[in-house]
Amino acid sequence: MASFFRRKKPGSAPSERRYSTEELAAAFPGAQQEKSDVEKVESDVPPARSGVGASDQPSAPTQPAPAELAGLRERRQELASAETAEPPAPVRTEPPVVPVPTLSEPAPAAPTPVETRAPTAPSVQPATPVPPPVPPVPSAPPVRPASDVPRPVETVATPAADADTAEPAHSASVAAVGRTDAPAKGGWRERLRGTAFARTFGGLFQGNPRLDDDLLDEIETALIIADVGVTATTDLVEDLRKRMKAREFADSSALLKALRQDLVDLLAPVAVPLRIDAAAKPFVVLTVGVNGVGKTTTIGKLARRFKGEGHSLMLAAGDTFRAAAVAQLQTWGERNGVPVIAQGQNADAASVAFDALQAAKARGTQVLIADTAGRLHTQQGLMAELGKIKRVMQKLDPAAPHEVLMVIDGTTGQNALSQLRQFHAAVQVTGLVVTKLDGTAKGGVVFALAREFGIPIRYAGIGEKLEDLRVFDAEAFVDALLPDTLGG
Ligand SMILES: Nc1nc2c(ncn2[C@@H]2O[C@H](COP(=O)(O)OP(=O)(O)OP(=O)(O)O)[C@@H](O)[C@H]2O)c(=O)[nH]1
Repeated sequence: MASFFRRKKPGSAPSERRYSTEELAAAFPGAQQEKSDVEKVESDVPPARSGVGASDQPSAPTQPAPAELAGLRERRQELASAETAEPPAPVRTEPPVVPVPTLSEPAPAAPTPVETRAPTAPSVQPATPVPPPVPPVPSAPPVRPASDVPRPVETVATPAADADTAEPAHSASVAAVGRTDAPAKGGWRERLRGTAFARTFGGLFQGNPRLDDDLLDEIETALIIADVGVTATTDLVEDLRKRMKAREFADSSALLKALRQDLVDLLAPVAVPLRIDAAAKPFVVLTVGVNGVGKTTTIGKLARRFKGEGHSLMLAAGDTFRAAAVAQLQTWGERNGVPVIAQGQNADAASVAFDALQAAKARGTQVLIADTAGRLHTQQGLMAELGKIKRVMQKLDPAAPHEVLMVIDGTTGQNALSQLRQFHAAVQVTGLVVTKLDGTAKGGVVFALAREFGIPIRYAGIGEKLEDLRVFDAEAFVDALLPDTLGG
């Protein structure tokens, strides 16, 4: 519309005639809109400046009257307000104020589009609000059923798998055991190479010595030093002498082979492995022995072995004299998922054994291994206590304990014989474990024990680690003691 004013009117002199607003209004009545355009044109013109030079501006003759201007301004304001006014408020697309309830959360007070979107949580979310994480409560030891235990047991090692749940957890337990199930480092020979027996015989037969009485004398000395015992040694050497005189041996090597066979023959009758009687539930193993021979360590080794064989297991911390023994057993049990029944230090060992047997029976445990405090075979009172433990167990199972396993330190020497004699008199030992046959152990006592008692030697301890317990093998043992030339 502004172009209208720039358009030349036909026949009119250019720029000579200026029209007043009134004239224009008369010429174009009702052209209110055009008035606004006029105003726009006016606004395009810089306003008259006050001050220097302002008076130089000629007053525009075409200026509308004040009243007119007021009307125009009014109209302009209307139009301006119409232009700048926000468009009509659209229909609100905001979500309704009423929040959409979610399954897991309370309705939000001030929903936002995000909050009011359809819940993205899985539809299986619990209908009840999820409580905030609760700090873990120290877990109480598993409560054994009242029927299980006749009286409160002070401490029960928290097993990774209770006997009641042993089967589902068994694979994990076995897996845990399996970590220590790495092949034993070295065989018998490697472990026993350092024994006095092995070293002596190794030196004796180096360089193919002459076959004569001197050699037999040296063999006799070596056997006695190795703690084979005088009687057993004499028997062995005199037999060899007779055969040598009978020219049975072509050379010293043949005599060595004959000695090897005699030693194996001596041990073979006692190399009887322990068999778990599946009908006995539980099969009770009572471990006995003097102080420090390795009973508790052996129990850990045995437990590992039995678990590996798939037996469910329970331990009774019957060494109530040495506090560390209880903790030692409990730690082992916790690590390997084996329940340990304990009553703490100075508790009655017979009571612990009774509790454990009752619990094992109730749970259908296959093997129960009971520890006892080490005691000198000369301490009559303590030896009598072993008998009491046995009798108390027999109240629950007349056949218990099914194995009285005496642990003997292989370094003990001939004293082991009197130990076994006393323990056997007190609790009728049915099996032996000879420990510490590795390193500096003499080892020869095994022959003496075998010859004098004929009690099965179930296992040999050839190291401190859990895997260092071997089923006693007569040939492997003898071959580990004798020189490599025998090819053992
Ligand atoms: N070298 C070697 N050490 C062993 C063997 N068996 C056990 N030991 C160690 O002998 C020490 C005594 O073992 P424990 O199991 O505590 O003996 P314990 O008979 O339970 O002792 P008490 O409770 O005092 O009667 C520990 O240092 C064991 O590591 C073995 O076969 N070889």
